[in-house]
Amino acid sequence: MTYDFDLLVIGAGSGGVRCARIAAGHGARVGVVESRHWGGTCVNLGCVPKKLMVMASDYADMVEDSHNFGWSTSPGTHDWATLIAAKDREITRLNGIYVTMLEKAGITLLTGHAQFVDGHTLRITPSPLAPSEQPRTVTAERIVIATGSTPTKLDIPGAELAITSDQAFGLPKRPERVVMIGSGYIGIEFAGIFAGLGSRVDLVYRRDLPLRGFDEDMRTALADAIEARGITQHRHANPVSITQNGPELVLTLDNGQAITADCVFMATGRRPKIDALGLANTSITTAENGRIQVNAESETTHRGIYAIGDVTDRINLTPVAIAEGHNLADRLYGKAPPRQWCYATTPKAVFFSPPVATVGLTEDEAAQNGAVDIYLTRFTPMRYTLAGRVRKTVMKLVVEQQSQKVVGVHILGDEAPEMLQAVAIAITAELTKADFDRTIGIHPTSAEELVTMRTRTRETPEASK
Ligand SMILES: Cc1cc2nc3c(=O)[nH]c(=O)nc-3n(C[C@H](O)[C@H](O)[C@H](O)COP(=O)(O)OP(=O)(O)OC[C@H]3O[C@@H](n4cnc5c(N)ncnc54)[C@H](O)[C@@H]3O)c2cc1C
Ligand SMILES: NC(=O)c1ccc[n+]([C@@H]2O[C@H](COP(=O)([O-])OP(=O)(O)OC[C@H]3O[C@@H](n4cnc5c(N)ncnc54)[C@H](O)[C@@H]3O)[C@@H](O)[C@H]2O)c1
Repeated sequence: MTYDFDLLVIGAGSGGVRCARIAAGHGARVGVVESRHWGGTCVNLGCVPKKLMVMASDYADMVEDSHNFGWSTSPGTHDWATLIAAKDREITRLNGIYVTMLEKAGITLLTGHAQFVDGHTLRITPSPLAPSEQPRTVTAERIVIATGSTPTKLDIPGAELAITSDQAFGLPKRPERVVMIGSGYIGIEFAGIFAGLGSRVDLVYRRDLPLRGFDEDMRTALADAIEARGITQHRHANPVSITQNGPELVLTLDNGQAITADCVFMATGRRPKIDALGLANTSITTAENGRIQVNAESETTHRGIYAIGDVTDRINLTPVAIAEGHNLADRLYGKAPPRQWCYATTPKAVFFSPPVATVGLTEDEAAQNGAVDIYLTRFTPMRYTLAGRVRKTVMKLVVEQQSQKVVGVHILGDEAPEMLQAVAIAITAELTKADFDRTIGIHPTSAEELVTMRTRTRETPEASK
């Protein structure tokens, strides 16, 4: 049987684009189908526009802080429309780069919504990216599902009045009062963005601390930083309903409190995007939340069909989707051994101001394997001592006591993600506390604390199992 393509990739996001480019580089005949936006979530409705907005939200504090450095700057006003237009221009530029890059790699670009007809055939129908395109059918020897994920909303009365991150990037004006539901990545990042741009922000979450799953000391430090940024935290609170009251929205909580706002933002997680994908025409199985089940080789339960990135709900980050796509293409079409990554030491960052960044095990996770030594430092960075701003940096090393390997590093503070990228190499290489200690610092920086924490803060015994 001859197919139109060796490989068809559904979804031109982080994972799909990398997989297609590497496969084409190995000589495969590749097609990519995209229904909405070239570059996927990260470029259009995720990492990139989010980071630009975080940057925008930092300027007000910088202006204030400049005074003690001798500048006679005065606080200006922020124009939301200017920011959104500039951000949109940048994203349009990136969309163009993605298209050119794929075309230059010799990949066929197919616009429309893809749906399985059978294990080798896709039906492509008109979609927002190509509303007037004619439906067509294409075949391939192998197919990769890289369709990403989509925001979910809580099932409460009035949920339709709330926005998710998809809408947040294109609001016609900045809401003066925002209620953020959820204290995961998106909730924390957008609470910081709106607060920095001048909105009153109420952050509602279920537990006693934000960012479940992160190290407890970081969660505590983040809660303090959220307060220092002027955000009101409503802990142990569950939303019950949203009602429209004239131009305002009212969010009612299960503790009886009602919060009035101009915008209710639900940042309560995402689910794999398998809508109208025609999976029933294959033997692919899905698990909880609709995630496509794959083996360690990213192959689904249907031979010859693979899935990578958020749709598999493993580690839902852009660099991981890219790594999975690259590794898969190498394995399917490469001649040399495939490029491998160490997923266990995937560094993570939450771009609040100040950001949190982390790699390896939390203290609690590490203590499951044996006793750990903890090195913890809290200090005010040089910039803020002069500026007179309350903005602490917190750094923590988690060291396995027996081997003295540094198994976790956690930082809350300016430039934490930039520092952590390099530290992640040390953790992947399984370096010890002695290796950190014999490394000379860079002075004066915050990062030098990573190699100068000499005195153990505490010893944590092995957790009882
Ligand atoms: C607000 C936000 C901020 C984020 N910030 C970060 C960050 O700072 N750092 C980080 O590492 N990660 C971040 N992420 C996560 C990151 O965006 C995702 O992990 C990453 O985009 C996943 O890549 P993917 O290839 O799996 O899917 P996506 O990038 O989502 O790409 C999937 C593509 O498939 C297309 N598609 C879906 N179904 C079909 C179909 N049937 N036919 C044709 N095309 C289809 C979609 O239109 C989309 O373009 C963020 C996510 C969000 C929402
Ligand atoms: N900087 C980054 O790398 C970055 C940024 C944004 C998103 N992402 C990725 O996107 C994913 C999705 O982000 P997210 O923030 O939507 O998800 P998340 O899983 O990080 O956080 C979801 C939040 O919603 C809360 N929640 C869930 N169900 C709830 C309920 N029934 N009632 C009340 N609260 C509820 C959770 O407790 C949590 O606080 C992240 O997990 C991450 O993988 C990464």
